[in-house]
Amino acid sequence: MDVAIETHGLTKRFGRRRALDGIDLTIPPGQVFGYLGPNGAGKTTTIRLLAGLLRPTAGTATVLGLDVVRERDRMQARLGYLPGSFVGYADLNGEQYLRYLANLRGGVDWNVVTSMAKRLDLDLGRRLGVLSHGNRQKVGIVQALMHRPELVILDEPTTGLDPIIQQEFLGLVRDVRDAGGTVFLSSHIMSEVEAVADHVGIIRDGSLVLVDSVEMLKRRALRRMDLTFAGEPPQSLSAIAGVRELTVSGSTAHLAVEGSTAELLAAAAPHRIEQIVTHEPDLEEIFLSYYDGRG
Ligand SMILES: Nc1ncnc2c1ncn2[C@@H]1O[C@H](COP(=O)(O)OP(=O)(O)OP(=O)(O)O)[C@@H](O)[C@H]1O
Repeated sequence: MDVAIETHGLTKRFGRRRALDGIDLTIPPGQVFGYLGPNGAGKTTTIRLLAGLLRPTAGTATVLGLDVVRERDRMQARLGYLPGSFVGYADLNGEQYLRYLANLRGGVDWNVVTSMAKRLDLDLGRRLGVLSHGNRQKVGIVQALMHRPELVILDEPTTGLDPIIQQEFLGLVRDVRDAGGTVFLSSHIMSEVEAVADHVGIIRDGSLVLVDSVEMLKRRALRRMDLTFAGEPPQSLSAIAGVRELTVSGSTAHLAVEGSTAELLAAAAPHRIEQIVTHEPDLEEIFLSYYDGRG
């Protein structure tokens, strides 16, 4: 199988409202794909179409080589899926609920369940109905991953998780990828996607506005630098190719540079530089520009 997810012109209308408008997406296996967009952009609609829970109005989608409409049952059997608002059964405790699902799936290695529960600090003995939103979400994560599916689709998986558990969760996602699996996860938080995803897609108003690797995005992102000189910063810095922003405070020039910083450093070198501070490229700015329509 050389493609984990493939869509052509995938479109969904609800009455007259077009929630998704001709999405073309190809995701090879073995990667973590982050699907980003603001509220109402169409993330959940895409995910529900991919999971076979909605029928497309137009276009096609295949998941693990299976058509999500015609071969839905076979596809779902091989999928791990976490819905956006996971509830489960309120009367069952975590273990009862997960054993019930494990039986439906034809059995799972229970050691996988207990080790994931431990990593996520999840008490399997408590009824789902009395769990906090975050703890219930952990049960949802375990049920999506426990059968070691080759593809996992997760709708805003970190909602309600505290930061330490979020890190553990991102570790579980990396484990899936390291075992050769594929993960498709939606989010509206750039930093968590950046921390785990190989590729990202940004959706706005039902259309994909960008698909790229995190590495390429980082190369294109603005890099912020602070150069502190022995004397006043030279005025010529603002004219150097790639310099997008320049503010001066005392003997420090605060710069935002697009692309390579080599030309800037060469121009600054003849002046006495006392300190150079570079900041990690900030993808947030790129995302925000797509979010609000500037991209
Ligand atoms: N069942 C439905 N009936 C009518 N409109 C719907 C339905 N489901 C989604 N929509 C509309 O489709 C659009 C996309 O919604 P969707 O839930 O896919 O967005 P989202 O990106 O997941 O947003 P959020 O981050 O808020 O969950 C929205 O305008 C939403 O109101």
